Amino acid sequence: MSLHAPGLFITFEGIDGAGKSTHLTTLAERLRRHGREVTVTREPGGTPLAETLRECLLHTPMDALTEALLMFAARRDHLRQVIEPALAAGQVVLCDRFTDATFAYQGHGRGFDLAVLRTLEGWVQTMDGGFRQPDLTLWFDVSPAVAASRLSGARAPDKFESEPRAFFDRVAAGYAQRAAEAPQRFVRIDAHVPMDDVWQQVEAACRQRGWLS
Ligand SMILES: Nc1ncnc2c1ncn2[C@@H]1O[C@H](COP(=O)(O)OP(=O)(O)OP(=O)(O)O)[C@@H](O)[C@H]1O
Ligand SMILES: Cc1cn([C@H]2C[C@H](O)[C@@H](COP(=O)(O)O)O2)c(=O)[nH]c1=O
Repeated sequence: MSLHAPGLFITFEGIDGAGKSTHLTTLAERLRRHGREVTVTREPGGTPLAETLRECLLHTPMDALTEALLMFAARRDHLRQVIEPALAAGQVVLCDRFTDATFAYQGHGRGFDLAVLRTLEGWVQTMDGGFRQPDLTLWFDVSPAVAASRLSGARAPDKFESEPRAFFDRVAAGYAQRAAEAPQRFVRIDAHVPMDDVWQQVEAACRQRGWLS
């Protein structure tokens, strides 16, 4: 069963450097101009507790199970403190990464058991009376080589960004698999093209759903 709320839950996914944050900011501006109240948030993070966990997750070595459990612990707090209240108030929630990232990074990137992740997903996203999933997931699909070239020199790489190219090949394949499993929720955005062309695709996905005119 899925949960219905008056708001909209839109997630942004893709490997590091795909262009998610850039277009999330643009979409937030456009939706606000369109009269919507928008909450912009991110994972791991979005609450004081989850931001504390983010610091550990991005900078402290740990095994894959610990990493997956901390990702989901941060997510549970984020859902309860931020996402659900905003959706209940009729807001649009734009979230930079959500559970698809755990399947892509911990599942495919690290090789952690996907069945365990599915169990954790079921526990963590079960809220009062239903199962919370995004209404739309914009998947910014870009090759690891292009993504790396966009990030190079931009900032000191964190634990994930320091992984080798083969890790990101697996993560990218993980996103493709998640998208194939939920075609009604995912929209693939070709993120290789110039920013304006990427934005056109994001805008089209929202227009098709009547969320922008
Ligand atoms: N389509 C594009 N063409 C060229 N450069 C781009 C494009 N989209 C984003 N960029 C640039 O690439 C860099 C990374 O973009 P951005 O921070 O939006 O990616 P991200 O997916 O949010 O990355 P991360 O997950 O690491 O935070 C930025 O410097 C941004 O200006
Ligand atoms: C939610 C989530 C995130 N990650 C990784 C992916 C990124 O490398 C970092 C977050 O950094 P960003 O600059 O905010 O994109 O965390 C992950 O491995 N698993 C997850 O569930």
